[in-house]
Amino acid sequence: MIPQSLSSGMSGAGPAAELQRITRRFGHRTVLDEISLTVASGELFGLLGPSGSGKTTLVKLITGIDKADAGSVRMLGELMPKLAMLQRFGYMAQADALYSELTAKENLVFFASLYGLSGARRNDRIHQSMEIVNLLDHLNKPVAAYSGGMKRRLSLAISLLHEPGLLVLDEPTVGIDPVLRQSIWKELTAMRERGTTIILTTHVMDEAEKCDRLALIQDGKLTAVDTPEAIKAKTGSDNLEDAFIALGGGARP
Ligand SMILES: Nc1ncnc2c1ncn2[C@@H]1O[C@H](COP(=O)(O)OP(=O)(O)OP(=O)(O)O)[C@@H](O)[C@H]1O
Repeated sequence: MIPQSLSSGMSGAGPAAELQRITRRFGHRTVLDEISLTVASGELFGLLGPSGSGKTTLVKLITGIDKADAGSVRMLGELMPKLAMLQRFGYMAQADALYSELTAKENLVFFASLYGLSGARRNDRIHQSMEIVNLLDHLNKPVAAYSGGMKRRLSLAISLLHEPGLLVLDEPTVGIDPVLRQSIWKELTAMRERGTTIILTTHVMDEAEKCDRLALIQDGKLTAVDTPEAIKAKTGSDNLEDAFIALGGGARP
């Protein structure tokens, strides 16, 4: 379990993320078109959209990994990108950023040092994070010997290391088997209950249902931002998949 302190610093705070008229172009192509969005502190917020709709690009702008061509992004009140913010959120990218020739533990020690963790606290956090993703038995294995799903879980453990009050997860459960997926979701829900803000992208409808609010993205535009229930009600749909299509989603997410 993650200690109570995970959510420290978030209570009573302003929005976790605020995007104002974000536009991102690659060459002549506008991938995100004037997106405005506010994620409240403590929300479990889902970004849902078909492949190529711009979810990862949006996540990269929120975390300051990429910079918008127009508009502004604030995270925890700070204008992004800002290097000092790195220690204040946990980020799990879609492509695992791991050193495959090192063991999982060596990877964790490396990232822990980036987050300023050392000594007993570092060791405790490594243990707790790896316990959550059920990889404790594989701590000393080289990452090169990990399966794709194990690498995803290790990436998730890394994002949890410094007990951030804000987690940004790009498709956290892709390639993870259903049993473990369920236990990871249980943990994410528990974190949210303790006040952690979680922003995640997903293709999976039952995961989207678990979010407090969803932003639906299609072709770089937001087609809806609301609770799953309200999105279904608005479109007269029984399920999110139908709602998504009713809102103009050509391809299924
Ligand atoms: N660095 C880049 N240079 C050029 N085009 C890019 C770049 N990054 C993303 N794109 C394009 O921007 C569009 C949105 O990509 P993005 O990865 O954000 O989509 P996505 O919704 O996350 O897709 P998926 O669900 O498949 O991960 C795609 O058409 C992609 O090819």
